[in-house]
Amino acid sequence: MKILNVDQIRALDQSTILHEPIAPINLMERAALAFVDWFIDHFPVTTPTKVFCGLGNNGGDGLSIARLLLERDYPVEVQVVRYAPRESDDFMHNHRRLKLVTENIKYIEFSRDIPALRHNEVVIDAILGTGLSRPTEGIVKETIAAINRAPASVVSVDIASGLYTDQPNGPNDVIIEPDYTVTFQLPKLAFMLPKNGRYVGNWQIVDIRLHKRYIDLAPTAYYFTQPSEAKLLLHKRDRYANKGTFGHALLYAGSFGKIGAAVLSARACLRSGVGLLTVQVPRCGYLVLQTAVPEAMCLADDHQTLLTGATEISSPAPTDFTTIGIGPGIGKAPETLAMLKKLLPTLKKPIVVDADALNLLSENRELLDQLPPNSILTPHPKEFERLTQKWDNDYQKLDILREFAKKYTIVVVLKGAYSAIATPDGDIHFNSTGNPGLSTGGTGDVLTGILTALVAQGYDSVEAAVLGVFAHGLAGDRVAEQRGPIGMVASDVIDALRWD
Ligand SMILES: NC(=O)C1=CN([C@@H]2O[C@H](COP(=O)(O)OP(=O)(O)OC[C@H]3O[C@@H](n4cnc5c(N)ncnc54)[C@H](OP(=O)(O)O)[C@@H]3O)[C@@H](O)[C@H]2O)[C@@H](O)CC1
Ligand SMILES: Nc1ncnc2c1ncn2[C@@H]1O[C@H](COP(=O)(O)OP(=O)(O)O)[C@@H](O)[C@H]1O
Ligand SMILES: [K+]
Repeated sequence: MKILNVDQIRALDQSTILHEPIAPINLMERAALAFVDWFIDHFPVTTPTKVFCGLGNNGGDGLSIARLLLERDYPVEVQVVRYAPRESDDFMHNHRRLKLVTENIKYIEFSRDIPALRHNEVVIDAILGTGLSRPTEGIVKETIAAINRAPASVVSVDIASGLYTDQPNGPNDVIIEPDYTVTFQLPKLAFMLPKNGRYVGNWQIVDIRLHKRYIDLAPTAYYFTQPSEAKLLLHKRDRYANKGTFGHALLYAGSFGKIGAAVLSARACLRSGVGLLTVQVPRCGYLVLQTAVPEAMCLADDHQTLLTGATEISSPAPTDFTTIGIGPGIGKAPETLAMLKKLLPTLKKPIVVDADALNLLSENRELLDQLPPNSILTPHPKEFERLTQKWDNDYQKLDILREFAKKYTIVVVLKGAYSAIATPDGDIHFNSTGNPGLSTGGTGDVLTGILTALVAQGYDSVEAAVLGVFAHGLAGDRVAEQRGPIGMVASDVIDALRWD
């Protein structure tokens, strides 16, 4: 699913009006109805509801929502924040229609007009939408601050009032902190960014049938992975396949005290459909790995506690494997750096690089040029900062991410809520699955195993990253559903993986 910018959203609105065709006021009514359908599913008809409206089209939506809820017998009170002398045409139209239904419309011009809010009430926030053009101030700012202080639940219409759709807010901006955002048709870029979490709440999309062809043709660099899109990426298995069909992966993982990382990524790799798996671990990990993961072959490194790449027994050269995953638990010993330095120039096919292998790259940035094209790097934000630079805000972080992926012709999975996957072409795919239960040691190692397995099976690197990150998050969601997010451990995520 595409993520469009504010100008495109506005043009999409116009394109729908022109091509359907539909009168703007009827499109607003459709949006309000979609919101109301959602609202009815979430709040009973007895819920005291205060609708706060601005004077633009977001406010117009609010007025229409208020009328539709009144018609459905919700106890609704309308508060219009009168911050400017002019209202939008559709606001005025809906204002007239609302006045036919209720007398109960109040106007907020001064602080004393802001109503008290109780904990059993629900606030519908329709003050400002995607038309936000400057920080909130005056009575708008005061009203927003009062709503944020109140114990009432808050549902924002389209986007929280005061939050920019696709540009950074200032540190002192006053923005609604909703429990829910019900947004129209498409996700907004602002929802993907960690710093905006409290200004988004639990967000949901409602379909208002905007012009599909416009969306299909609109250029964008931002995507949000839908379940149907992930499913389309999945390769079908040939009835006559054999294990050679699905690649032979080599994992370099583990060091003394971190053999668990090797076990987790190996198990995840096997559970993600790799044909054959060899894991190279320091000698101290040999018995552990052979016992914990009998399906994998194990190469014991010559070194007792860390990886050097050298093995006593003869084995295929690293270049003979379909792909390599490197990093989980390997540490940053000089011998391991030497291994990486020797290994990288020999490789031609994409590999998967994680954890301490990334930290070694950060400390030896000249090695980045040696990464095989289309390799996948999976940093969490701290690792990414070490690889690149500090950023002032999440939008700048996305720019740095995009430039980094383009510069080195690699795929970068910046992990976290809504993991951002940057492609060598400059696109960014945000993942839609996962939950805070995944914030537990070892889930990143699991992801490395998954991605290594997909690359070994012949998935293109971008598809491997989009599908693998989606499946990893979905497995986490299954675990959270069954046992709650708090007790989740990385092994649960492996057990919950499904590829259908
Ligand atoms: N697109 C779609 O598909 C559909 C969109 N729909 C709805 O339309 C909404 C967008 O409506 P919108 O463009 O009228 O913008 P909105 O945010 O209501 O207000 C803009 C007004 O506020 C002003 N203003 C700006 N910043 C301000 C500030 N800080 N403090 C005070 N004022 C400020 C601004 O002033 P100006 O910048 O012009 O000076 C302008 O007058 C969208 O979110 C959705 O709810 C649906 O109905 C149908 C389908
Ligand atoms: N709040 C969250 N929502 C969704 N996914 C999350 C969240 N927190 C963490 N994750 C996921 O969990 C994984 C954590 O990886 P990482 O930080 O490398 O952990 P570790 O190194 O301990 O294995 C990543 O895939 C990340 O996207
Ligand atoms: K709003």
